[in-house]
Amino acid sequence: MAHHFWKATEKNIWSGRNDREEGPSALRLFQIIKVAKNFLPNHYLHHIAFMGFMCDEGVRLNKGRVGAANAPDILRKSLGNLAAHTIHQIVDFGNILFNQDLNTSQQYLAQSIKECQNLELKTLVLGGGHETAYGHGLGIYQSHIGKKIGIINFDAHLDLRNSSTTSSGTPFKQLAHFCQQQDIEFNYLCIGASLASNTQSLLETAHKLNVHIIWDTECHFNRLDFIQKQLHDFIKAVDIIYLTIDLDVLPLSIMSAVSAPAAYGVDLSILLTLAEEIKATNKLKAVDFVEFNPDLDKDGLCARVAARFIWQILFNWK
Ligand SMILES: N=CN[C@@H](CCC(=O)O)C(=O)O
Ligand SMILES: [Mn+2]
Ligand SMILES: [Mn+2]
Repeated sequence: MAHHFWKATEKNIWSGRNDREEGPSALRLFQIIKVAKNFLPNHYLHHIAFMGFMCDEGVRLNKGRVGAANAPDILRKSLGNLAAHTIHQIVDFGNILFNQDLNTSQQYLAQSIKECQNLELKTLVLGGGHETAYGHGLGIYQSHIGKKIGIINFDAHLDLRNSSTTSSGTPFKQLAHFCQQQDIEFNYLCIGASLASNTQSLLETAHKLNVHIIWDTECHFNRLDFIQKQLHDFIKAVDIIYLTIDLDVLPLSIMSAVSAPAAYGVDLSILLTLAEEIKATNKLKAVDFVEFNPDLDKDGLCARVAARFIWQILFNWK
């Protein structure tokens, strides 16, 4: 891959407490992850491919608070010390870089994702702003031709802006446009959207595109049956799931380090319950975590929350 759009992860990024003297079951993620020096997915069949997208140009163009470009290494550092348990076969394929032009960077991400997905590697991308989802999603569509793809977005925002400028507010509009051009179904479920943070114009776009929405105010355990029914109906109708997690879906009390924090938000416990149900269908092939901004993180607390969320996806992901 062109070196001005890609760099390997530095070896010292993955570190943690060494409990090896307690035996082989005392391993942590930093001890099981393989750090690739080159992007060669065919050397890592059956692995989960980890990748960073060091880009917040979309956040800047969306008038947001930049800083998410530096999230991937900070999240790796928070993840490294977490217990490995049964997690194994993860390869870190380094970072796709933003270089002058957002669309070109997204195309590089898409191409890398396509190569991994073609070889049946699952992909886990650390953003970056939510512009990550256009590159990640495009690669998935380009790899799985003829299959029905469902996008599930945990997010306070629909990200369906009708703007001529590509940004962190447009990824699902761009993917819908791609589907239209290819004459394929656009299946999109947004969980945790806030009515107060999405204008009528966005709702109209969502309606036209037949987008399914479960509002933040509906995301409570006393309504779990209602949420699960909609989730299962959505999943039943598709072959492959791409789960994109905008960390601003969490309440700002635990996730303030994002461009647009959510005053209401959805509790981590509900999101993890839903994520487990999605994993249990064996249709989940791709996940990303976006919008984390380390510049806004006091004492690294939000990085810990994000890392726990990522860990929970990795654990027993089949
Ligand atoms: N990635 C999306 N971000 C939100 C930002 C909203 C805000 O700045 O308040 C959006 O475009 O809707
Ligand atoms: Mn978003
Ligand atoms: Mn959001």
